[in-house]
Amino acid sequence: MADQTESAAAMSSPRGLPDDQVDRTVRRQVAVRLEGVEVRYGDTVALQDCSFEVARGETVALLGPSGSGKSTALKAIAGFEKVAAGVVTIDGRDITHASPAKRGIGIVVQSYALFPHMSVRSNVAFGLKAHKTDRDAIKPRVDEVLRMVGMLDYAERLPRELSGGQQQRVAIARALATRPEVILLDEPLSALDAAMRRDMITELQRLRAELPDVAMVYVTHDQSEALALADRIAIMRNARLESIDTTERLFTRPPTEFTAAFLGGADVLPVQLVRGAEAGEPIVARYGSVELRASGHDGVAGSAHVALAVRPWAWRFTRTSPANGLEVTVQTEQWRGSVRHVTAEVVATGQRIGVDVPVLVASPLKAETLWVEVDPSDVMVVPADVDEPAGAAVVSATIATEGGR
Ligand SMILES: Nc1ncnc2c1ncn2[C@@H]1O[C@H](COP(=O)(O)OP(=O)(O)OP(=O)(O)O)[C@@H](O)[C@H]1O
Repeated sequence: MADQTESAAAMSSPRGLPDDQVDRTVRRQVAVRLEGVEVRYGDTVALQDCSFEVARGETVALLGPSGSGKSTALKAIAGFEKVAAGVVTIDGRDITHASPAKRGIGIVVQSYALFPHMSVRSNVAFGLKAHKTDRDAIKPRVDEVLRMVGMLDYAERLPRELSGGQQQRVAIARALATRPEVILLDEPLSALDAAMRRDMITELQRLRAELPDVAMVYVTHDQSEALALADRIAIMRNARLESIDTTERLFTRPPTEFTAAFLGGADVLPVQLVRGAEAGEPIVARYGSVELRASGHDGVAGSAHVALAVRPWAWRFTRTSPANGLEVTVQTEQWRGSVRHVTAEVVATGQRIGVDVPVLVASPLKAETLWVEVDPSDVMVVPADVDEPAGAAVVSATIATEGGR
């Protein structure tokens, strides 16, 4: 797992400060902290030894397959599930066992959960009234948050008179009304159609810029939402936090096989290292009877136990034997809009890999045997998974991300 302290610091430390001041700055900016949190449902451990931080102004996306514990982590922060072990703090206050109402958190869920018989205005005002906000302060605050989400003109409508995207905007306004320090979003876009989801991602990006002090935790199984909205991504797997880092680092240098497979849909090739990293030279690894070169590595290449990970867009079909590539037989083809996704079986090993072919490029014929080529800089080197054979990790992640590729 990546060093969380380091990544939080990398994200938020002002440049040029002496170390002790940087430390203080980072500590002050942490809004939410989970330390060794465990949640159980009867005998099921739904969240195990989960530790991460979210700084003020930061969005952390919890991304992972169905049942991996994302919503449970959110519920532990919100106070909707009992924490069996570990500590949850908000701004340094231990709120592990505090009631949800005392946590200063705004929550947005997939189903909007608006009161159907109340106008948009009354829905947004509800939390303010419950907090006994001064009557004169309610209308201006409701107007302010409705304006923030572009819904002020709809204030007198009922929820059923709005589209799904508009209802979700109202739900977000309602979550913002009480000026929470922390906003939790649980699959907020999954009930919307694809076009509305794209619009809402843009809206959420705009809104994020208007809330510089709010910490956000965003649960999704859709990697494109996580990549677009998060500063850091936490990958969840089997009730555990698999890896956490800045969005870019996690994508370009995945620290585990599972992360490489889940984020960006890489195929993971189990290999034996033939030659480790030498100044400026790619590593050489044996995959079945083939040698592959890889220079997309970062620190792990010194270890003998590595795997190679290649994303579908990095392969190119070729009819001549390439300098760095594999002989494959074409199995299936699926049109995915901007690319045709071809599944091909590697002749040397029998492993199936995914190859994206741009739509304007002719794709190979089914059952045809030819080669795929890859630039060594597009081959990532990851530590080999000790818990699960490489193939199994890839298969489970491939199934989970099928819609996201
Ligand atoms: N109320 C419950 N009672 C019993 N088991 C539960 C309950 N809620 C969740 N679980 C189990 O806990 C585990 C984690 O569930 P969780 O909802 O956190 O997963 P998730 O990653 O959010 O999944 P999804 O993407 O499908 O929403 C799963 O095995 C799930 O079946």
